[in-house]
Amino acid sequence: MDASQIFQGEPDNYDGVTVTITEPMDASKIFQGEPDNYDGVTVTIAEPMDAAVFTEKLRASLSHWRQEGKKGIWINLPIRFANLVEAAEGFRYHHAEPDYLMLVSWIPNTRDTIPANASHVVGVGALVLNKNTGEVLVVQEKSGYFRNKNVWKLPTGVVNEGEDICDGVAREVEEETGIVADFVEVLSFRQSHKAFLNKKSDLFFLCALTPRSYEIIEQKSEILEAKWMPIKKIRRPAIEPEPRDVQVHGKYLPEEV
Ligand SMILES: NC(=O)c1ccc[n+]([C@@H]2O[C@H](COP(=O)([O-])OP(=O)(O)OC[C@H]3O[C@@H](n4cnc5c(N)ncnc54)[C@H](O)[C@@H]3O)[C@@H](O)[C@H]2O)c1
Repeated sequence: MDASQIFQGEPDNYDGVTVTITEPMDASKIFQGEPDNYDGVTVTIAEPMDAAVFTEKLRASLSHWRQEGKKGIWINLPIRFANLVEAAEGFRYHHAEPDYLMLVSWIPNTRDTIPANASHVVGVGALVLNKNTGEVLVVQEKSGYFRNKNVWKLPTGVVNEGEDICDGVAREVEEETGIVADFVEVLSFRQSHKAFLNKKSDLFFLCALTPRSYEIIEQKSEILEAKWMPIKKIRRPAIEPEPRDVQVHGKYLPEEV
């Protein structure tokens, strides 16, 4: 065995060995990570690596981090290094983004407190009311639950990452119908589960908006038709709200009769 590859220790009278670390660990043999506020470390893999070398360096790093009292160890793995997933012993997936996969391992013998990956998508619905004419902006969608059902509904959409709800709802209205509208207030919200990929929950915010323009230009890819509908024609919700839903949500889903 190459003596330089193992620690040299002092034997004692009880078949034990004491190793005294006298020099700083060779930094090239362990991963250098970014500390976080929860005694964790995030390592971002920037260079291609042989899987066996990766595993060996990770083992040495884990031993070092254990001695330092570190807890959550995160590995940010750009998609081009996905070959290293299997080599990351003891790690699990945390989440994936278009350009990287995040692996994580909780290394102490205490309860794992790593927060779950994002659990909800945030949806918005727009009640765009023209107070002068008493009309509401409604659409028919080309895809989704209401495809081919001849149902008129309020414009809806999903808020982008980092986008405020008030901006997202105005953007969706303009994208789908060409109508420029100003956000006024949130009328209600509701939470539903298993809404996306039969897994993620959905927080849906119904918002009131005031139109600034009135000429409709439909987004051809998603919207079959859009129009201004007299609010008096909105008789009943197309979908009855669930008992636990905030009732206003259902009240404003229009269906022309
Ligand atoms: N659409 C409705 O009738 C309706 C009714 C009530 C509430 N909502 C709420 O409105 C919010 C947004 O819903 P939405 O229906 O407008 O948006 P959505 O989530 O159905 O879709 C948003 C966009 O993503 C696309 N999309 C979604 N899933 C897809 C998939 N599997 N493959 C390809 N493209 C996909 C859609 O075509 C659309 O462009 C949610 O919170 C929802 O609960 C929607």
